[in-house]
Amino acid sequence: MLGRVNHIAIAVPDLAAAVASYRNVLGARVTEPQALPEHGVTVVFVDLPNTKVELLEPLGETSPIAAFLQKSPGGGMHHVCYEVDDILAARDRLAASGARVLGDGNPKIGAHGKPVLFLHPRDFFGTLIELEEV
Ligand SMILES: CC[C@H](C(=O)O)C(=O)SCCNC(=O)CCNC(=O)[C@H](O)C(C)(C)COP(=O)(O)OP(=O)(O)OC[C@H]1O[C@@H](n2cnc3c(N)ncnc32)[C@H](O)[C@@H]1OP(=O)(O)O
Ligand SMILES: [Co+2]
Repeated sequence: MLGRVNHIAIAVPDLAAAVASYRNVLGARVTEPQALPEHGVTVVFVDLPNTKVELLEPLGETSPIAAFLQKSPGGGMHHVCYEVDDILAARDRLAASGARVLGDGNPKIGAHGKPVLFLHPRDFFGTLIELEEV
């Protein structure tokens, strides 16, 4: 069911500082910030030869990463995003196996304009999983 790792996400308290660090210290190519109010985050992507790193900053009062940053104020690894061919088939298979699909269970459109879903970290060894249909 799982395809490639689409991205690894890191929650950060200050996106501009994180971008400067990835660009100037690590020498990476970083996209322009993209506000995603529906998801409560502003994101940039660090383009790497084999995958991407997504840097996430909270946006708005109900950001899903606010509680995460309260626990880890300096930032930290937030989720891994795997590609799937058919997100509805993946969702139904996961739900049948007892995994908790977050939200109302319906895919939302993510940062790449593709449908995404999230799976509860307690069901996957303490790691929040995002699925993206490609
Ligand atoms: C889609 C746009 C963009 C893209 O790539 O296209 C993005 O990736 S946006 C990313 C931000 N969106 C989300 O994270 C949506 C899914 N997240 C959620 O629904 C919540 O954040 C949730 C359910 C993971 C946690 O929310 P809750 O209010 O329940 O927070 P708690 O602090 O009570 O957490 C419960 C439990 O889970 C542990 N936890 C929370 N977040 C993470 C995490 N990122 N990785 C690992 N574990 C996490 C938390 O520590 C609690 O564990 P416990 O054992 O109870 O202490
Ligand atoms: Co993501």
